[in-house]
Amino acid sequence: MQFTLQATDPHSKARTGLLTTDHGLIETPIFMPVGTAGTVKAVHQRELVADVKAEIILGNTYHLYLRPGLDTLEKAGGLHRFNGWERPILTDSGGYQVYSLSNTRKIKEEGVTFKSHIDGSKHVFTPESVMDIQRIIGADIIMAFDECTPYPCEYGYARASMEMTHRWLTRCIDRFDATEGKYGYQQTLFPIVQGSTYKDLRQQSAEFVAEQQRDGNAIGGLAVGEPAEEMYTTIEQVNAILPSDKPRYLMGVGTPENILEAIALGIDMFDCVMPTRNARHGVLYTTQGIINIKNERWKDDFSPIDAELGGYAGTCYSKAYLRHLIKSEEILGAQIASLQNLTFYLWLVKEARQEINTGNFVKWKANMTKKLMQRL
Ligand SMILES: Nc1nc2c(CCc3ccccc3)c3nc[nH]c3cc2c(=O)[nH]1
Repeated sequence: MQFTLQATDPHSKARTGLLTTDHGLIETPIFMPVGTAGTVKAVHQRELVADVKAEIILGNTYHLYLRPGLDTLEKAGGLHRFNGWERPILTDSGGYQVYSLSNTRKIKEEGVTFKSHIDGSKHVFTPESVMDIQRIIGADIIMAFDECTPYPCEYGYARASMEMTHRWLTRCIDRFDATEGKYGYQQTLFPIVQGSTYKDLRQQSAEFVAEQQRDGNAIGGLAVGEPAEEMYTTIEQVNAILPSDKPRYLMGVGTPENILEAIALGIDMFDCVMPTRNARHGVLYTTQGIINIKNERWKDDFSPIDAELGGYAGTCYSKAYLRHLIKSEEILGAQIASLQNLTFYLWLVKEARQEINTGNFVKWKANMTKKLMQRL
């Protein structure tokens, strides 16, 4: 995998770049729609390409391992063949999902034992096993097996957790570098910086991760309930240590405002469940601001959802009709709202790329943030 820097903003740490994988190009900064169980919920692949103009989507090792399972995925020739997404895919390693989904998990040096949230069956994830699992899934970018340190937590716990994540990273690298891709194309492994919100631990973790000299690096342990200011301070500190010629992936972030702020701090890759999760509850991100479509005020508003954004989602139906669909819990409501939010998020990062390339990003960010975060 190759990362080429294009423009760097003279007034901030923002930069644009090109990430090349065996499944195609990714322009950065980029937003990566989350496709947990091998599908971006309520959105067709065709729409992801044609309307959202998504360049890379995410999958989840935890979910895919439990369902449809490795046997089916391997017989299909990997996730790209199984779900028909021929562009790049990134999978998370499963640690975070075990932490957030399975309430019966035990963390030991060897790995994490847990019970499936689907049928209660017992399983074990180790650094080695999740490397083997991600080899079978076949994502172009795979994540190291880490512990996403809960927030808040004591210094002692944060340090022990970080140190175990570092030992697990070494085991991941040994296993990954000792095995091959199964389907004839290259995969790459990104390590993840932890250390909670402790300055000295974040410094140690960023240095340890940078030393591994991998194709890209991720910042974990954020978007777990910490105040935005703490997130920004941590990003600034870690990005000063991570190599500038490799992509930086901020896991789980965030609102449009968080994303623009993190781009200014030098982040290149983002993922977040908010666009699709909020869509299903009727919270729409539009070029005019945030709309809660269930609100009475849209009952007889027959204007398009987002005329300025355009595209299918922005112009296909009226606000009144989408409000009706969401209130009636019609599947089409979730589909249209998800399409709108993802189209908006990809539009936002495309605009950011253009402003960085023209050196106008900081001014544009200030105006855009004010406009985007207003609730209509
Ligand atoms: N491995 C890992 N994942 C995280 C995610 C999931 C991102 C993800 C990747 C791919 C698919 C879905 C989700 C986080 N989401 C919010 N905060 C997060 C922190 C971490 C973290 O520290 N480590």
